[in-house]
Amino acid sequence: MSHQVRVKICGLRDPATARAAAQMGADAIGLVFYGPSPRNVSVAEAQAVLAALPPFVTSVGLFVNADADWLRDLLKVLPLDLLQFHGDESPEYCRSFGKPWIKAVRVKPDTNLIEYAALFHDARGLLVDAFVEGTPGGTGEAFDWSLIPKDLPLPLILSGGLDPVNVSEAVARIAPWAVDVSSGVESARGVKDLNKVAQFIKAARHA
Ligand SMILES: O=C(O)c1ccccc1N[C@@H]1O[C@H](COP(=O)(O)O)[C@@H](O)[C@H]1O
Repeated sequence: MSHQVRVKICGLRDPATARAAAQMGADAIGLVFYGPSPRNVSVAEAQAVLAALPPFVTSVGLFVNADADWLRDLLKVLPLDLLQFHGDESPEYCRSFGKPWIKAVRVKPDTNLIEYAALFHDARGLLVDAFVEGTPGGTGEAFDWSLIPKDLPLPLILSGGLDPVNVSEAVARIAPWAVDVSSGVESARGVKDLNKVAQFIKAARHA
């Protein structure tokens, strides 16, 4: 039996938008802790977002090569459900926080995703994103989905340049466990458009 694809809306920054995305059916929301990102949140902003979420919505913290001590301190004051590592983190680093985590891989033509899945075998899932030189993610760029093997031994989270128009084809072709979107549901960089969020969730679920 096929599952219903899960939808994560990433880069939320305020409680009202996060709650609205959850009410529209988002399964997970992402909080970006990466200074150079237009979606970066402070600890106080993240706490406000978490406090506004209805139950059974997964809160995901996104990190790019974050300092381990800083992250441990953050987790003492922010009850994130899941950690998303979007940089060059090692498996040892990822598992050292005692929290469920997923690992992002930025896919190039020669990337061996089966090897990544073996290396990060205790991740809850492998997130695949486009490789764009000089930017760790959130670029709005898609990549060649034929580079994704069919027999990946971890739940696959598809991301990179998804939007309300292409997500149904992506779900139909790849059958990922979940899809993750940031740029494709924005009106400007870092500003979520709730109409696009609603369209994205509907299109992902009716693929
Ligand atoms: O969203 C960001 O600003 C970001 C910054 C650094 C690393 C990852 C980031 N976002 C993640 O990137 C992918 C693809 O995003 P997009 O839909 O192509 O904009 C997604 O997993 C975001 O969570």
